[in-house]
Amino acid sequence: MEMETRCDKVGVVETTKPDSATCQSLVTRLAFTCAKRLTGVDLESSGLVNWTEAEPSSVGPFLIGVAGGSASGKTTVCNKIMQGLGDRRCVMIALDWFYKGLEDEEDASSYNFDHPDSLDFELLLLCLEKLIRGQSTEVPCYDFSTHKRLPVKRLITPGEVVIIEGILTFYPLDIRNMLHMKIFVDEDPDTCLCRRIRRDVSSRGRTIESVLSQYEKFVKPSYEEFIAPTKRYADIIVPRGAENLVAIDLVIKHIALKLSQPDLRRLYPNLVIMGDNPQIQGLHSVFRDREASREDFIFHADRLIRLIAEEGLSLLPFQQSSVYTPTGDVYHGFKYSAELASVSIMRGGDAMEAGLRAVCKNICIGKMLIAKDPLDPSSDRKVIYCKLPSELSQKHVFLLDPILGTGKTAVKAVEELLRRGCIESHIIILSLVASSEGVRSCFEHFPQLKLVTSAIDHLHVSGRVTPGLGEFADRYFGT
Ligand SMILES: Nc1ncnc2c1ncn2[C@@H]1O[C@H](COP(=O)(O)OP(=O)(O)O)[C@@H](O)[C@H]1O
Ligand SMILES: Nc1ccn([C@@H]2O[C@H](COP(=O)(O)O)[C@@H](O)[C@H]2O)c(=O)n1
Ligand SMILES: [Mg+2]
Repeated sequence: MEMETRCDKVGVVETTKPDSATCQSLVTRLAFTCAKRLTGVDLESSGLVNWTEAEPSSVGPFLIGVAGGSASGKTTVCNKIMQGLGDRRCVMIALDWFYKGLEDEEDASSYNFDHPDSLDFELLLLCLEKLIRGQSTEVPCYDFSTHKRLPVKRLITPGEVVIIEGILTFYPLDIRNMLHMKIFVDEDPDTCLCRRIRRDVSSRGRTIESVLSQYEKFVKPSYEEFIAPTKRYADIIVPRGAENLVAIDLVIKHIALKLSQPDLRRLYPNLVIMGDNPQIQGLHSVFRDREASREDFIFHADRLIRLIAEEGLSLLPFQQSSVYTPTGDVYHGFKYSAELASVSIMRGGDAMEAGLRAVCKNICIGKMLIAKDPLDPSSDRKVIYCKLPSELSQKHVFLLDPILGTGKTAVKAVEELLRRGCIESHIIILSLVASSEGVRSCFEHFPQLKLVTSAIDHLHVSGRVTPGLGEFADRYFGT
């Protein structure tokens, strides 16, 4: 009888082209040296091998979570996704490897392996954090026939895509929040049970009777209590598991698209960066120039703010609308279906108001002043002044913050908006320039808000955005 030890079944998919981290590893260096000794050919300088030592991805891997009932087809679906990603470096982690396992005195027939407490989520989190940082990690190996961890570990090297699959993948909030895509495999329970009986008898050392009694006592009730409720967190629900080739194809195409985006948009779907064209870069070239006159600065900043505001407007909900044209024909189009308001984070946000009003004539604009205690520069930011439009819970809100640096001010402003009834997904931050650190901070605190910017800069250790454009409000108001 073949016993299943999950470590041997599921692991790292090695691709033909190593990623940069692997390329830089000592092992590869050793391989180059050996090859040179054996063949006399220096592969590194020969051009025969064109692995570039590119910087490791600054945005980290694309994290996919796959959940669903036992034997619904999660592992099979994941294998198909990995196959479809071809030579992308893809790593699969099974939640099953993280079972805590039984102590000698514990009896498997009275242990609930479908309860969240049976899994070591803390260890899983540590392993994922390492992979996110681009480091290798060791994972446990689990033996389903003895219900124990094996005394060996498996080394998982980082990948561009990391897939975590298991019945309770969406259960812990901290893991759920890390995922960039959540897939729930939804299969008919009878089909799952039939598959589970076959699999557990043939490869997990079980009898039909033990599978059935475990199913009745633990598997089914725990599915209903802990697993099924997590279906609502899924971005995609895949019925018929691995047979659903259309769904799998769509998932593969989405991942491929995300991997082709070499920036933060891969991780944060609600981030809009508009700077990829010469028109916008042309505007930046004027107002970022320290020699620009105040008149030029204002003119070009206002032009850019209008474009950013238009982009923000395109994120609002629309509804169908028809009008009669002067020819008496009907034109079927759209109109906004949301009420809009705006809030400026003083003082920089004030300087965005003229540009915003040029595209949203009568928009109601509130104000917020957020600052640290001047006597204690290490203190947290506080809301010093706040005057907001009424009925925020009914409105979509543009939050104006021209330069998003650390993101702390914007985060505080969003906290205040939420406290005043605003809905997270209805907040759209408009920024001329945002630092990658500020973007991460905003989305880590509030994954559902939207952020439109025309460029991504970096945060200097001094806390200033670089290359930046100086003090926006001072340059705009001439102060
Ligand atoms: N579409 C399918 N048709 C037939 N058998 C399947 C299908 N999907 C999965 N299986 C089989 O069912 C069993 C459970 O599938 P698996 O992918 O391991 O489920 P899970 O990871 O959700 O527990 C395995 O033996 C697998 O080969
Ligand atoms: N010692 C164990 C550990 C887990 N199980 C069952 O495995 C199921 C999860 O694995 P899938 O591949 O089916 O998702 C889960 O339902 C546990 O009941 C076990 O039987 N013995
Ligand atoms: Mg599985």
